[in-house]
Amino acid sequence: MADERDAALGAGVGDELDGADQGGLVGGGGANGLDAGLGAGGGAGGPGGGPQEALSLNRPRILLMGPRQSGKTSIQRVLFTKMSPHETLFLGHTDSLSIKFVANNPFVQFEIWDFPADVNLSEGIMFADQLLSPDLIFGNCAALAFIIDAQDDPSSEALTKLHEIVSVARHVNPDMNYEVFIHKVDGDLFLSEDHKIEVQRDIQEQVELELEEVSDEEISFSFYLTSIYDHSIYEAFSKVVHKLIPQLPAMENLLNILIASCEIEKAFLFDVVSKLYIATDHNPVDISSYELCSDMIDVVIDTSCIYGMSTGAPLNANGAALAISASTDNLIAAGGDGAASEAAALGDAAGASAADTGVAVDDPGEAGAGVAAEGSVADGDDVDEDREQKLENLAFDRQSSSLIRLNNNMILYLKNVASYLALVCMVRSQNYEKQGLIDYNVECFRKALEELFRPSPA
Ligand SMILES: Nc1nc2c(ncn2[C@@H]2O[C@H](COP(=O)(O)OP(=O)(O)OP(=O)(O)O)[C@@H](O)[C@H]2O)c(=O)[nH]1
Repeated sequence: MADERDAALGAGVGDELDGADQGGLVGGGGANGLDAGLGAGGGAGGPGGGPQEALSLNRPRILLMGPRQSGKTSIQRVLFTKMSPHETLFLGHTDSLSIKFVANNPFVQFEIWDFPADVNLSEGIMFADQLLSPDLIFGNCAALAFIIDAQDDPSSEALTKLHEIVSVARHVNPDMNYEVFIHKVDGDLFLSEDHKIEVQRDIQEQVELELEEVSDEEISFSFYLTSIYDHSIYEAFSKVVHKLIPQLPAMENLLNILIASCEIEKAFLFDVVSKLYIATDHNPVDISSYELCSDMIDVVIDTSCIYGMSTGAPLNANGAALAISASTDNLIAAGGDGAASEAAALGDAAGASAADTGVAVDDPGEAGAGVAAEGSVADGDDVDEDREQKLENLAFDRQSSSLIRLNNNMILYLKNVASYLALVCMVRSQNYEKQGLIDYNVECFRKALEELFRPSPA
């Protein structure tokens, strides 16, 4: 089931454009002349993406750079194609620029550019028979994620590379954010948190020292400890994506108002497909709360994959299609008090198949309309019919909602608030007594969000 769900989700992310095997870039008429359309075989896939959309150099983009084997492609594949971390062991070397357009919903759309390790930036890089100069690469770039392999011996190669990149990029785009992922902090080498922090401090010092002379002005660096084997890569990448969303402060404000008016402990707005959170309230993000809320999406989608029906679904007694609202009420797992036990409890629930965990589905009669995936997947070389079919069957729509009661007096509340965007909250049971109030406020939140992203009239 998990595989099926993952395949479905993977198909929804967007198409991958590989400079090596795509048709030529056709010059386009972007606002500043930088737009380029894909000649053939491209297309922005994913929910919300239209068919045969152009590859636009005006879209926000995140560049993935770093030394060989540092984990660049693995990060892209795990986050945006739902590749399982273990499968990344079989990835080959990246020898040409590959671009993925991520368009899971209309609110968060960007490109991921995965560079080969040995790119010579001052000369530019070939993509689909066209030379992309540093101006084109960095010009509209929102963030550069530089990946350092923490399991590799501290990396003079990585530092030299970073130095080279920053020297070129500074001239083109002084406002760019540099995100350093201290990656692969997993396994026996990184059992203790203290060791991780020590490694981070070490690398941070080395980076600052290395780049002292590049610019007189301060360069903005953020450092993250990441691994594809846990949630850390999701959390880190979420923070990078936040920098691409101009409406972020307004969304945070809305979430702050929501949690204050409903006495909610923590609220996340998740992109359901990638499981990146695109906004949260002002309370600090505790990784175990994040894991719980993120795992809840898995539970809901797994349940939806089992019980959700698309067109042609069997009919219930009233003649309505059996639809999934995946209301997973009263899911109680073992554990004691506190966040750790919550994590353990839901970890079990999410790890096992949903059918094993006592997930109950709402009365289908109440669940509303049948399930249909919103948006469509554009044709692409790597998206076969089977995967498209699975995406259509992905049961997450306006009706999707779920409630999970934990045995430590906490409730997890999930509600779809826009196309492939879910609000996931943690609420104390005693504060959930006025359920109607929460539902009402969440509906207000949904409407405000809709307003926020409504294109302003010309
Ligand atoms: N332990 C561990 N291994 C990882 C992690 N991320 C990636 N790897 C492994 O690192 C190896 C290299 O990963 P790639 O994604 O191919 O690295 P790359 O930077 O794209 O490599 P090039 O294309 O050669 O530049 C693979 O064997 C991955 O399985 C991680 O978080 N932890």
